[in-house]
Amino acid sequence: MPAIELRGVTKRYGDVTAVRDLDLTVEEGTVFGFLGPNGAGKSTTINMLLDFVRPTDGSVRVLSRDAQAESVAVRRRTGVLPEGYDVYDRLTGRKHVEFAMRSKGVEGDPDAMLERVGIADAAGRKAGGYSKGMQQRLALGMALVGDPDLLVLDEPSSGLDPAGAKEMRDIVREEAGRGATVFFSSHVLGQVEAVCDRVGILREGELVAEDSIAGLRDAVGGEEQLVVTVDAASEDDVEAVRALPGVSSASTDGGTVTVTCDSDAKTRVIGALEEEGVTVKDFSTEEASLEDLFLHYAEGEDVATTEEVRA
Ligand SMILES: Nc1ncnc2c1ncn2[C@@H]1O[C@H](COP(=O)(O)OP(=O)(O)OP(=O)(O)O)[C@@H](O)[C@H]1O
Repeated sequence: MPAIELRGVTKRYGDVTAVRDLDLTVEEGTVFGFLGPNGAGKSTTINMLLDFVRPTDGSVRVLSRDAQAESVAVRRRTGVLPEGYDVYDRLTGRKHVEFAMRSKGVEGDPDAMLERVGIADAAGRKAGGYSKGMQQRLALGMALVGDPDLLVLDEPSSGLDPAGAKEMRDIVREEAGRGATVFFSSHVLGQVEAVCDRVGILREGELVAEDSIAGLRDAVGGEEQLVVTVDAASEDDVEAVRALPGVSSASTDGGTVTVTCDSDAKTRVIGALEEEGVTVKDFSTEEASLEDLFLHYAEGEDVATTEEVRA
């Protein structure tokens, strides 16, 4: 059964179309990563799930209920970590969780929840004095109150250090393990790759891809990045590589040649470099990274090499 179902959803703000004719289904128990560059429409979509924003057109169903007509029932079964959650400065972390428990009508031990999100030591401190990462952990703890059927996390890893991001991923997995659906938006691609069953990529309000990570990789054509260590390579040598069939890009810094190509083009690349008189010392290959995939879909670019992405 779908936990989230959007059909033909459009949201316009004046002249700006934030979301355009969006169809999206997220099955129950899935960890779904909602990716897209800034301004793609991720928060607008999330806000429509929660009835904070109403669609201009189309229908939104959440947990088999109409997101508008039955928004109270939806929110009762949904845990939300909003983007940039503002804590109540003068309330302690414990009070925040107590408040979340009261509003959800559930009993529980606030300290146990704070323990789970790694800030038990700060339970009695005012949240205004928490670091950004601690505030984010607190907001996550509040979202987890009452074992929601759906967790909606808007940029959950923002402000978290690598250990915090890892803990957040573990929690997401635990929640999925007990049957919850997790829908989270991010532009931190590693987060999504590590934790999601499926991803949807939004660009300018439209869903441009929706698949498993492996499926997205296949769709890009299973290209690989080949890094060849050489004695010295010139732009002419690289030009010869670019001309080969199955090669989509190639670049060099003199000592290495970085090539994005089909996996069966690798020997041709090495051969072409040797023919150009270049001494090949070593080479290694990597699958196209999620970052490459993301750029391919989200920015509408060709799959670039990681080196080019960094440059
Ligand atoms: N309340 C609003 N009024 C007018 N325009 C808005 C409003 N909210 C969002 N928009 C516009 O809708 C588009 C989508 O914004 P949205 O916040 O949904 O993107 P996002 O993918 O969540 O971006 P980010 O990653 O930066 O949070 C943007 O062009 C934004 O300027």
